[in-house]
Amino acid sequence: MSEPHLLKLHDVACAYGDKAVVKNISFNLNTGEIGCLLGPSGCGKTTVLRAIAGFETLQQGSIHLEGALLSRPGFCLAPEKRRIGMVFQDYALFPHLTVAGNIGFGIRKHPKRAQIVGELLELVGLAREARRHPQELSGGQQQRVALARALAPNPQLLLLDEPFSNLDTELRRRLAGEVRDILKARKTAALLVTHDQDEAFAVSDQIGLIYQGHLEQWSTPQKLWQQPKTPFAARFIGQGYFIVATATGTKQAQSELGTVFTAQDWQTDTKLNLLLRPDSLQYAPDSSLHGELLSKTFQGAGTLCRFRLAGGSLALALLPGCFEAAIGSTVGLSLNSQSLLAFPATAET
Ligand SMILES: Nc1ncnc2c1ncn2[C@@H]1O[C@H](COP(=O)(O)OP(=O)(O)OP(=O)(O)O)[C@@H](O)[C@H]1O
Repeated sequence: MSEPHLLKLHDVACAYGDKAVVKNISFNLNTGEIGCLLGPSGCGKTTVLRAIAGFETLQQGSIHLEGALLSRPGFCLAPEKRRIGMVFQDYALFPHLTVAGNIGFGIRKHPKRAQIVGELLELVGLAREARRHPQELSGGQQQRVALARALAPNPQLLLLDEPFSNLDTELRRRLAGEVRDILKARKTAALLVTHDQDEAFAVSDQIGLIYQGHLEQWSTPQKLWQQPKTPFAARFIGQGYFIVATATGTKQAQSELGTVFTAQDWQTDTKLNLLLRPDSLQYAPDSSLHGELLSKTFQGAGTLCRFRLAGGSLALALLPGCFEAAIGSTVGLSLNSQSLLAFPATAET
């Protein structure tokens, strides 16, 4: 028999006053899994997290943890009774307490407090900083204290709200990997909120993409990349651009890139939008397909170039090395992909 889900959201809706903010949010998280709510600013990610923590009430739907009801309209179990830990964006550490004091704060009466604090200090790599105060630590170290403090009461689920947003890019990347390792070592399930796709991909087993208060897709990072369900998901994940095309036969379409293959079958003459990602195009000096180079950004391992294609569409291409062509020059390009993802052309794309 399959294990029951740890966290289950069914048809959740929340509002501030009469302003509906999130609607029809349904997803499940399994024991030990790391989930992530990803989406642009203001889409409702934090509201969903706060509803799970018990800080927002539900207009509709239900939230269960290990089969027990936490929230439904008219019922909201108090946050402190939920066995859910929370790590805030600004860490919210107690400045007058040492690192060890902060970590042990939530388990003051626990008989094994010293042992648990010691284990967590080791786990987050701060054993030597145990007697220091938060203001004597770097941002990354403070974040690790906040994580250890949230883990100390052994919550069933940990919620992290933009946990790395106050850190510089390099540290974010490193800490995201470290946090994943720590959560996996403890087999603690977690749900984090971010608007940063790299962070979501680095940490998560499942990603929920939210747009304008709706859950567009809940799936693994791989599936979100390979099979985005909606045009928004396709564009948001991986810097996608669309070009128009018309289906001409089995998995074939005609576009300004010539005849292309599509991943799905379409009825002949269906108007399509084809997804081009930066890895869909490659430099091909002898190709009959051209693009005007509009801008370029050197990214170390490659150069991200923005082109206007012959038919007027825009596209990005990540070209290897330091791409030397001048802005405004015409560059030969060819398709890198065996087949392109396509969506029926609608107002939405
Ligand atoms: N306390 C509140 N009262 C009224 N409106 C609110 C309140 N909190 C958030 N909102 C509004 O609800 C919407 C969703 O906010 P929320 O904080 O959930 O989004 P978010 O996706 O987490 O955004 P960000 O990434 O910028 O933090 C926004 O339009 C926001 O202005």
